[in-house]
Amino acid sequence: DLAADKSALLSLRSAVGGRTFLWNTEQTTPCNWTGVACDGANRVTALRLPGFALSGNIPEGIFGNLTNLRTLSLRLNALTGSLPLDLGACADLRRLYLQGNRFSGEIPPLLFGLSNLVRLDLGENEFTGEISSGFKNLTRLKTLYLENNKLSGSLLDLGLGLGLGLGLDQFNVSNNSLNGSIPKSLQKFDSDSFLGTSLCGKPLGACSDEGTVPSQPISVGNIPGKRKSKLSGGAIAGIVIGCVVGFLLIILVLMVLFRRKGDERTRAVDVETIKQLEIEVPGEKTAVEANEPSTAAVNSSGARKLVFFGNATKVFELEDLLRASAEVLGKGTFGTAYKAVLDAATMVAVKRLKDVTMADREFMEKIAVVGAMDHENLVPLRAYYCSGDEKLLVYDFMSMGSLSALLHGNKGAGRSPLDWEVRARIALGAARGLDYLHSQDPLSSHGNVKSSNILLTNSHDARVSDFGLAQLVGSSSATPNRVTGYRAPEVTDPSRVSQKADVYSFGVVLLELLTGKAPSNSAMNEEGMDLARWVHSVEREEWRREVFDSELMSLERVDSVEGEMEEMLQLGIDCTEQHPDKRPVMVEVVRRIQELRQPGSELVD
Ligand SMILES: Nc1ncnc2c1ncn2[C@@H]1O[C@H](COP(=O)(O)OP(=O)(O)OP(=O)(O)O)[C@@H](O)[C@H]1O
Repeated sequence: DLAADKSALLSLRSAVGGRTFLWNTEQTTPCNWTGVACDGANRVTALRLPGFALSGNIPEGIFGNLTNLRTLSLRLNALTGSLPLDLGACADLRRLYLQGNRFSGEIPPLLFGLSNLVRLDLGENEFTGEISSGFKNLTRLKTLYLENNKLSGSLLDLGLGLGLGLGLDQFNVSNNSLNGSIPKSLQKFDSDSFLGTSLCGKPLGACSDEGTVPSQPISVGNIPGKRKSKLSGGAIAGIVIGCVVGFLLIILVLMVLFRRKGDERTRAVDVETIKQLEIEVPGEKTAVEANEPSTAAVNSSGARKLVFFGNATKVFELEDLLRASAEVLGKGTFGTAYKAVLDAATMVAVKRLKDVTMADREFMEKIAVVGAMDHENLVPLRAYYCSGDEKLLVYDFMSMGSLSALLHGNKGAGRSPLDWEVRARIALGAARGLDYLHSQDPLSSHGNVKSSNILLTNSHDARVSDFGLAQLVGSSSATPNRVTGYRAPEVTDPSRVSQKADVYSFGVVLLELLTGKAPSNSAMNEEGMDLARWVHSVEREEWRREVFDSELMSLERVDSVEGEMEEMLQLGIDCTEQHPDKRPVMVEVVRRIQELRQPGSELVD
């Protein structure tokens, strides 16, 4: 029970110390202690103490009591000795992260009894001995990291390739004293997984007659998604100095930014906000050309006009816009967005682009394509202004804000949970908007799909915004949104996007809708995984308990829609496959969302 769990945690604290001394042990429940998580039945299910300055041996008699543990992370500490044998009592363990310690001795057989393990990371320790065939018992294993240890022997003789390699999607044994040939089932991994060993065969060099090749050089290359070799002391010192200098620079930049943001806020109450942005206004009265066809805009020599697209009913002049009261909505990848109130009935969002390096004519040609997009699930681009460095885009203002704000904003008491109907309708609307974009041309894509670019009408219909902008601005200004977890792994240049990369990003949005977690949530990234990888790592039978947003699960009638939620989650997982070819196309995504709703649902057309 919880009391036994608590006393086990206290024993651990006495044995290995570190930041566990910050736990408030007077609390009756340990569930609020940093790094401790419990389930509804009040048992400790996760213990995450990465970089907690823990040191010394873990004695027996602790983990034997924490029998409901599913996640145990003790990575990046200074733990020594062998693993306690009673860890074997934690039969529910799914994820075990022990990398970056000084554990030694043979990899203990107790691990091979933990048959639910999905992720096992023992890298960067001092484990010795051979890699036991006991690993074959771990049939659910998807990750096995053993790099940077002192392991010896071969992989083949131990039968490691027979069952195990097939289900693995992450594997690394680099920098161990291993030899012999690489079994077939492990040959799908890159050479990085085997560097610094004497292993041979695909993906390394062919085996000589003796079955070995000379030791491989240690890789320090920066290949995304691959585990790296240990760095030298000098390199570490360099990194530390670099980090300190970088940190100081960031502080400096933040101070400058905050000062500027303060300025902007002050301007927000000014009635001539946009004018103060120092737009070069033509001396003569500005012309407004409603319904002007885009080609006319391109041919126009006097480019200092607000050029409208489509059948805009509300027409205003550039000067009206410049006079409007405005407030900063936020700074994005492509510039700053403002809300401008022209009159009681007319509000628009104005995006002031930065870093558009292309010539005006080329810009006008490209923006004409964006302006021609017309679909009920897109935020229409109403007009633009283009003159030299100054580029403004005028959109309909969406008063309900973005999906991101709806999901993650206002966590306070007055918040009403977002029910499944609304979430599913938003998913379908956004998918239809993207499908429309993709259907225009095999090469047309959005390039920056994320929840802050999915805006909502008053009736919670989704409209995708910001399409076409990734291709307008230079790649230098397009901040890598990979850090926030939306970018597909194959995208290295933000200005070179693809439909399959959009599908990946849309998949992350689906996962965000279902988990309620922001992809940049650092707590989730504790194990170095972004939202997509984290969801992929959780077994299906754990979804209800671990993955779905607790707000959703607390809603009435959740049982009747759980099947739909599971199918939507599977779709999110399919969209976020690492390999682009494995992801569905957008039209298929729309079809699957429509189909997963039960008959009679308002989503079914
Ligand atoms: N037409 C609009 N109506 C209402 N709010 C908008 C509109 N366009 C943008 N916003 C909001 O303004 C803020 C800034 O938007 P912007 O698009 O500039 O940046 P972003 O979406 O945060 O990032 P990115 O530029 O990478 O898309 C966001 O909160 C966004 O939801």
